[in-house]
Amino acid sequence: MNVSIVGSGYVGTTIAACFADLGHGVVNIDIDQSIVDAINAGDAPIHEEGLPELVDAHAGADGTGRLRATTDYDAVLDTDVTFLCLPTPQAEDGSIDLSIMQAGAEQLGETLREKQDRHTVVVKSTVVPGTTEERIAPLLQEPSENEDGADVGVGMNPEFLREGTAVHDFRHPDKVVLGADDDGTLADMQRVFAPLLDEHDAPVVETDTRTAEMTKYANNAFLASKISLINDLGNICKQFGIDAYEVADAIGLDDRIGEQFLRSGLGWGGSCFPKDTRAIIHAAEETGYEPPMLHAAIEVNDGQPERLLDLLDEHLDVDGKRVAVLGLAFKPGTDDIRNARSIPVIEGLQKRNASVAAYDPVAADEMRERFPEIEYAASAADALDGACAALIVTEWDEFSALDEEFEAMARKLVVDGRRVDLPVEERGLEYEGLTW
Ligand SMILES: NC(=O)C1=CN([C@@H]2O[C@H](COP(=O)(O)OP(=O)(O)OC[C@H]3O[C@@H](n4cnc5c(N)ncnc54)[C@H](O)[C@@H]3O)[C@@H](O)[C@H]2O)C=CC1
Ligand SMILES: O=C(O)[C@H]1O[C@H](OP(=O)(O)OP(=O)(O)OC[C@H]2O[C@@H](n3ccc(=O)[nH]c3=O)[C@H](O)[C@@H]2O)[C@H](O)[C@@H](O)[C@@H]1O
Repeated sequence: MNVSIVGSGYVGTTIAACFADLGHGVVNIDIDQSIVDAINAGDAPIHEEGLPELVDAHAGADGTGRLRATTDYDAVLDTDVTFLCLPTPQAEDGSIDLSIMQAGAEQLGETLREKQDRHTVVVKSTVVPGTTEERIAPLLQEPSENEDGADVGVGMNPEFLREGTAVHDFRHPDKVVLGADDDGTLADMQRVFAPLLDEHDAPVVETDTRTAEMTKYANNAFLASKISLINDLGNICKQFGIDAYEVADAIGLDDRIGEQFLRSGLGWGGSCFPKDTRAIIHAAEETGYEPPMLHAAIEVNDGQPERLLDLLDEHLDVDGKRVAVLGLAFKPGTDDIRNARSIPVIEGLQKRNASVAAYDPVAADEMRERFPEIEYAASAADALDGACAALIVTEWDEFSALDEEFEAMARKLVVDGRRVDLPVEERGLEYEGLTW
């Protein structure tokens, strides 16, 4: 099939490269010329494991030619199905901001007036229940209906990939959710996913668009709440001097709880859990329901960075002292710093008048725009050199290899928010874990 993908960010680029790899002809449409140029040159515009190889294999000079990118929406006219992978950020009041989605849908709807044969548009972005049917479908369908043009079907297919493992997650989904309100749309969605499901047999949930939309929020809200619950319990463990990781390992053995997403510490950041929990709370409130569990999940999460700094305060007054911050990305494997826990940690250190020396293997350039005034060290060793304390904020693998580098610290104090394996005894570190 020929597939077009509007929006070529973390989701759009990943699914484009993966669909091309599955044999579809794919075109990425983005307003950002530098992203378009990168893809057409065979380069991945974002840092994701496995993505450079796929983009090069399909869009590069010697590639299959099944992947290309453009800024021109007319490219959709040569395709059968379009995925909308546009951002759905958080508005000031916490609600979902649909302006980018609506602008994209409007332009797509206008373009589809020219289409002679049936077209299916699939909303991939995370949107609150009712959005596809009430806010997006009319923008796509009405221009063609007014012109007596071709049928435009509109479906919803939430995405569950994680940054850092996006390619793997797309290729090995736990489930594929196909939300459609008519048979033609469902059939087109089934055709697009058939090669993936031939390769990897995953359960397929066929439902309506509203249920598909809610499934995505429920998935993210559940995972975010699971982490907040283990953090709440982890904070209790710390009060009692108990290791929360030992407790998590034990409760994870219960199949009803499961071992994943029980890593306690600094909590969740990223582009989705924070905005999606707030968006679904806001959408629920508009219907007259206040969800207390989700409010509590956010409250626990917001408190973790300050708990890390409180632990640091117990050992050291950092006023005027050099403090190393190891890890800036919201999780390892990505250069994404959106809502990273490093941000409130750095803000807290600045409030205490510490001199911050930050290091991240890939996310420093991104963070420089947010905090131009702090020092960005070229390596973890450079950040530790002369520091009176180090805070572990992101669990990059290379931090577990740190050893003699600690000897260059002015005081070998480490407060760990992510449970990294460190040579505590061997190097005589003063060591505090956030929940252990
Ligand atoms: N990042 C993630 O891991 C996941 C994100 N999602 C959801 O997917 C959606 C997209 O998220 P990301 O890929 O992270 O966003 P992103 O911000 O990385 O990428 C969005 C892209 O859309 C482009 N764009 C903006 N306006 C445009 C327009 N009018 N026409 C064409 N392109 C335009 C931007 O230049 C950018 O490249 C969001 O709803 C998000 O909640 C869902 C699952 C995972
Ligand atoms: O909607 C989305 O964008 C995506 O959001 C999350 O994916 P992502 O944010 O990329 O990364 P996660 O691995 O879920 O981590 C999110 C945050 O939770 C934290 N986390 C995760 C797991 C854990 O046990 N403890 C913990 O603190 C991570 O450090 C990170 O800050 C979901 O896991 C994806 O299924 C979903 O598609």
